[in-house]
Parts: sequence; structure tokens; C-alpha cells
Amino acid sequence: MSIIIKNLNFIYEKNQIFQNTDFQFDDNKIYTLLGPSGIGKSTLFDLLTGFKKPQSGTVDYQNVQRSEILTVFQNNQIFPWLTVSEALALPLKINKVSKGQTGSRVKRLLKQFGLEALAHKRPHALSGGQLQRVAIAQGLTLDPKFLLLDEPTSSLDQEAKEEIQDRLIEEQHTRKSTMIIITHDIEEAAYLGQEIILVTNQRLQKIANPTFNKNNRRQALEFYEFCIQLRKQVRQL
Ligand SMILES: Nc1ncnc2c1ncn2[C@@H]1O[C@H](COP(=O)(O)OP(=O)(O)OP(=O)(O)O)[C@@H](O)[C@H]1O
Repeated sequence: MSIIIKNLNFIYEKNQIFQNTDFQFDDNKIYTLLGPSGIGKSTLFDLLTGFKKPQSGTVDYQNVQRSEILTVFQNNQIFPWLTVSEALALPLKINKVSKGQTGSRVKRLLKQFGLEALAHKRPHALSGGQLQRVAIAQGLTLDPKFLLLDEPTSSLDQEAKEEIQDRLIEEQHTRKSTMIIITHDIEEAAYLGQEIILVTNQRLQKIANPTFNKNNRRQALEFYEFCIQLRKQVRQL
């Protein structure tokens, strides 16, 4: 399962975003995507889901349907009249998943994302961080093969951020799916990314994979050393 980008060119009027870009996203991985504001990260998501079409070049899907690629946006809105449980059940209902399966899936996600106590609340009664957790959980209900996450932890405090990061790793590990995560947070890119990609010079550039011990890395000196190097690379863009 992979998404293969070949010789892709994408321009908004006179603003060239991607030029002769090649890249391959494989399955069973977390990719993190770094790059300055306005460089084209969200545009890349739209090209991957087929929402936008390149002027030339191709995006090929190998053993994956476009419907199996889902995006969770920065400001995902959940319908104001739905409770958290109903919001999580909605994509399953639309896809005619049985009631029994829907119930167990929703229950599992509520537990995993620490939303059990909020199950019957509506969005107006939730904080920004809680809404963000609901949006991520909702993105996972249909078990997408590729989940594209646009700044999934941007409105969370450090503790909540770390909790969500660990949930994402756990989810990816369990499902063997692929996540592509846009972030402006260097530590997050280093912590989550099995592959770190910089969007630069109208291309996607893979940078050295983190090689530090993945266990307990938040406490590891080598993790911080890696982040310092990564920060330098990003600043040079
Ligand atoms: N529909 C559009 N029409 C014209 N220009 C656009 C359109 N959407 C985005 N752009 C421009 O294209 C460039 C890339 O936008 P994009 O949203 O992909 O950047 P980004 O890297 O995701 O930014 P950020 O990190 O700030 O979210 C920006 O300069 C933006 O202003």
C-alpha cells in the first residue's frame, strides 16, 4: 500500500507550490511534515486526497482507495447538535456499519482518547483541546489506511499534547496504517516521525530518520540533540 507522487507540479495562479516533485508514502509508518507557514503542507494534503488536482504529474494510489485516505483538519468542526458519542458514531452510521460494531468502536475510541466522561456532552461544552481529541478520534472511526492530520495537537497543553502523541503512536502501531502529520512543533516531529519530511524549494525532502532509542525518548539526551539538529535544518529553510 502506498501513495506515489511523480513529477508533480502545482500552481495557484502564479504561485508555484510544487515543482517536479517526486515522493512515495508507504504503509505502516508515521511521517511528520515540517515547513514554514505558507509553503504548501495543506495543499499537499489536498493533492493526496484528490481534493485538488495537479497541473501536471501524478498521484498514484497502490492498493489503497481514495476513500481510505482521511484528513483531520486543524479546526475540524463537529456538529453542534451531536454529543461526543454521536459525533464518533456518525461516520460509521453514514457507512452503514452495524449498531453493535458502532457501539464497540465508539466505546473503544472514547476510552483511548480519554473522552468517556465527555461522551454525552455537546461541542459548546468542550475546551479546544477536548474538541481536538474528538476530531482525531472521529478521524479514526472508519479505520482509514492513510490518516492525514493537520496540526493535531496545536491547541493542547504540554501534558495533553504528549498524551495524544502517545495515543497516535499506539493507534498507528495497532492498525499498521499510515499517518502523515503536519506540525510546527520540532519535538513533535521528532517524537512521532519515523520519517521526517521537510517541505522546501517546492519539493519534499526526506531528512535523516531519528535513530535514537524510541523507548523513553522524551527523557533521552540524544532525543534533544536530534531536535537541536532538526531545528537548525528547519531554520535554514
Ligand atoms: N485557494 C488558494 N488560492 C490561492 N492561493 C492559495 C490558496 N490556498 C492556499 N494558497 C496559498 O498557497 C500557499 C500554500 O498554502 P498552504 O495552506 O498549503 O500552506 P501551509 O504550508 O499549509 O501553511 P500553514 O503552515 O500556514 O498552514 C500559501 O502561500 C497560500 O497563501
